[in-house]
Amino acid sequence: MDTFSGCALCLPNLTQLSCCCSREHRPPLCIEIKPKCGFLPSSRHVTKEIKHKVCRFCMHQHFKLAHGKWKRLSRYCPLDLFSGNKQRMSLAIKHLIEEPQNNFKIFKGGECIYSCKDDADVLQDVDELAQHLRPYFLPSGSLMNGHQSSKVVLNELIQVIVSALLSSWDPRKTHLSEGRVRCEASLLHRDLLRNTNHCLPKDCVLDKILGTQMLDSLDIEGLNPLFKRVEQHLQDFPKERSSLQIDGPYSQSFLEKIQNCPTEDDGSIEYAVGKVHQYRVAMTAKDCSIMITIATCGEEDGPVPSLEIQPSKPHFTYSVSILDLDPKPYESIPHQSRLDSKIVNHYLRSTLPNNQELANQSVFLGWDREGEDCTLVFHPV
Ligand SMILES: O=P(O)(O)O[C@@H]1[C@@H](OP(=O)(O)O)[C@H](OP(=O)(O)O)[C@H](O)[C@H](OP(=O)(O)O)[C@H]1OP(=O)(O)O
Ligand SMILES: Nc1ncnc2c1ncn2[C@@H]1O[C@H](COP(=O)(O)OP(=O)(O)OP(=O)(O)O)[C@@H](O)[C@H]1O
Repeated sequence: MDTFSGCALCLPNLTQLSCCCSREHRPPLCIEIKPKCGFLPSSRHVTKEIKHKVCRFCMHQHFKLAHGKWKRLSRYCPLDLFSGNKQRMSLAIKHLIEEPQNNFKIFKGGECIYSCKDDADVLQDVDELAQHLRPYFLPSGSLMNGHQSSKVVLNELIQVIVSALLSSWDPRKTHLSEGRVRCEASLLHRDLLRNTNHCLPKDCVLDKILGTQMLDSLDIEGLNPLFKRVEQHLQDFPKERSSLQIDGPYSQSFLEKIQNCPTEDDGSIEYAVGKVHQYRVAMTAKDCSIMITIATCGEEDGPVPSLEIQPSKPHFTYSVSILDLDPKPYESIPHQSRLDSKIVNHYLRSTLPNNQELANQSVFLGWDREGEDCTLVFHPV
C-alpha cells in the first residue's frame, strides 16, 4: 500500500454478494478472471506479421517463461474467451483452471481457495477445488465419486462462468471480425476456429471490456510517433500539460477528448493527445479483472428475476463486476513500446525455427538479441 498517496479507494467486497438469497447459508463463490487483450491488432502500422496471427498473451507466455516469471506455459488464449463461442470459452476457462498464473482465482466466502501455486502439484489442487465445489453443483445424495465427480463439478463451474460472462439485458449482438479473433497459437482445432459464429451479446461484460480495449486502434507501433508529437508539444508549451489533461483528472472533459478525437490524423496536437488518451484507457481495459460472484438459490427462495443461469441446473444468484481500473500512466508508453518489441522478437526466436535466421540477423534490422531497439538512425548532413 502506498501510504503517501494521500487518497484511497473504498470499494465493496466483491467476493460477497450484497443480497444473498440462499437460505442454506452456503458461502458465496467468487471467480476472478484477468482476461488480458482479446483481439489481434489490424493496424497498418504493425511491422511484424506475427502480431496479426498470434495474440499478445500467447507470445508473452514464452517471454515470461524465459524470464522466470512462470514455470509452465499457460494454454489459455484470451481470444478463445472473448470469442463468444461457448465451446471455445469453456476451453479457455479449463486452461485457466489448469494453469491459473495471475489470471484466475476462486474465493469461497471471501477466502481465496484457488490461485496460482507454482510449486504445488496442480492435479492435487484441482481435486481439492472440486471438493469445495461439490456441494454447489452436485445434489447432496449423488453417488458419483472421485475423478468422475471432479470432472462433472468442474464442468458445471465452467458452464456457470460462461453464462455469467455472456449475460446481458440487451438482445443485440456485437459481431467480431473473424481475422481478429483467431490466434494461431491457440490449441483449438482449426475447424472449430473456422466454423464458428463470432459474436458477443451486446453489453455483456466481455463486450464492454473488448470494446474498450479496441480503443487501441493504431497499436503501440502507430501510437509511438503520436506520443513523440505530444512530448515535443509539451517541451514547446509546458503549460499546456494541464489543459491537455496528460495526468488527468479523468473527468467528463477527459472522456470528451477521447470521444471527439478526429478519425484521421490531421497533424494536430488534439489528434495525438486523443489517441494517446484512447491508448491509455485501452491499456487499462487490457489489464482489468472480472469478478463473478455466485450464491446458490433454493426453490424456496421463490422466483428472483434474472438469477437463473441454466434452467435445468442448480439456480444461482450472481453479480459480475470489473476490478482494477486504475488509469495507466502517460509515462508508461515508451516502456510499452520496448516491451512489445521484446515480446515479439523473443517469440519469433524461440518458437519459429524458420525465424531463427531472421532473429540472428535482427541486430542489423534494429533489434539486439534481447529485443531492445538499437536502430542506428542516419541523419542527412
Ligand atoms: O504489460 P503486461 O501485459 O505484462 O501487464 C502488466 C501485468 O502483467 P501480466 O502480463 O498481467 O502478468 C502486471 O501484473 P502483475 O503485477 O505481474 O500481476 C501489472 O498488472 C502491470 O500493471 P501496472 O504496471 O502494475 O499498473 C501490467 O502492466 P501494464 O502493461 O498494464 O501497464
Ligand atoms: N473490491 C474488491 N473486492 C474483493 N477483492 C478485491 C477487491 N479489490 C481487490 N481485490 C483483490 O485484491 C487483488 C489485488 O487488487 P488490485 O489489483 O486492485 O490491487 P493492486 O494494489 O493493484 O495489486 P497488484 O499490483 O498486484 O495488481 C485482486 O486481484 C483481488 O483478488
